[in-house]
Amino acid sequence: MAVLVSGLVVRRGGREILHGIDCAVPEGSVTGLLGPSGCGKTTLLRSVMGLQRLTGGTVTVLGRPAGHRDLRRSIGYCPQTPSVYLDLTVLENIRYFASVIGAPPADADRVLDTLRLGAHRHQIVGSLSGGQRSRASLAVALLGEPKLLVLDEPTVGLDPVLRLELWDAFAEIAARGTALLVSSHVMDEAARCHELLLMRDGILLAQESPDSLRARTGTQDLEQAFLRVIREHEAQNPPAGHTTEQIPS
Ligand SMILES: Nc1ncnc2c1ncn2[C@@H]1O[C@H](COP(=O)(O)OP(=O)(O)OP(=O)(O)O)[C@@H](O)[C@H]1O
Repeated sequence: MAVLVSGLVVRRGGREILHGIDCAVPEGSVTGLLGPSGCGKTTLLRSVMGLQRLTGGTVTVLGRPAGHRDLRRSIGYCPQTPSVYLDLTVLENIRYFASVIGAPPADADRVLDTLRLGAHRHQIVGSLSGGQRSRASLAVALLGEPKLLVLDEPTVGLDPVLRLELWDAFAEIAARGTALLVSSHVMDEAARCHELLLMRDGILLAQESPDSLRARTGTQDLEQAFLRVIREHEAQNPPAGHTTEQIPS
């Protein structure tokens, strides 16, 4: 397993955000982290990256504790806010980050190609569209062919064609052996994943493949399947002192 999370509890701002998460991210596949806004996806990804103080539990990444300095060159991370220099061109950014992690110079062309950014290589990042800027950030995360790629909502703000292209690129990257952990709140992207982590309110409701989720919930529609998993969970764990929230069928 590329990532193993066990009993993860995280508090932020005096509030418990993750309530004891157990999950795993297999190598050479795309694992989708799905759940509504505010359910704790970014907090879980930050924990995998070693950027989050853990209140309890463990996070093991490529056999080492999350955040270990040996992991720096083996993991690519793309946070929600593009993390590239606005006053440099796309190529200058890529060359700079390639030198920081010791990636070979030829890697620049590979990542520009993967993200269809060749035509913009000499454009200042500050003048790119939002979607292009996200892709520039993603290109940096792909440098050095990391063993694990952690991507926080990478397709937000992208048009449907680019979204499809990006998911094709994720499949290609996984086929070369990289583990991808990709968060999204768009259920139609779930179908492109090999494995799904379904989250709600800081709890992991399920980890399984899209096919297994469809079979178990008796629906082909993954959005409906997710709603059925939520209903099932709520039926088994009614909130103390509250009536069960009505989830539309
Ligand atoms: N620094 C912080 N201090 C206190 N609470 C925080 C902090 N950062 C996030 N939170 C809270 O933690 C919860 C989970 O946030 P998180 O960003 O992990 O969710 P998310 O699922 O990634 O949401 P989104 O899809 O909107 O990005 C939210 O209720 C949020 O308000």
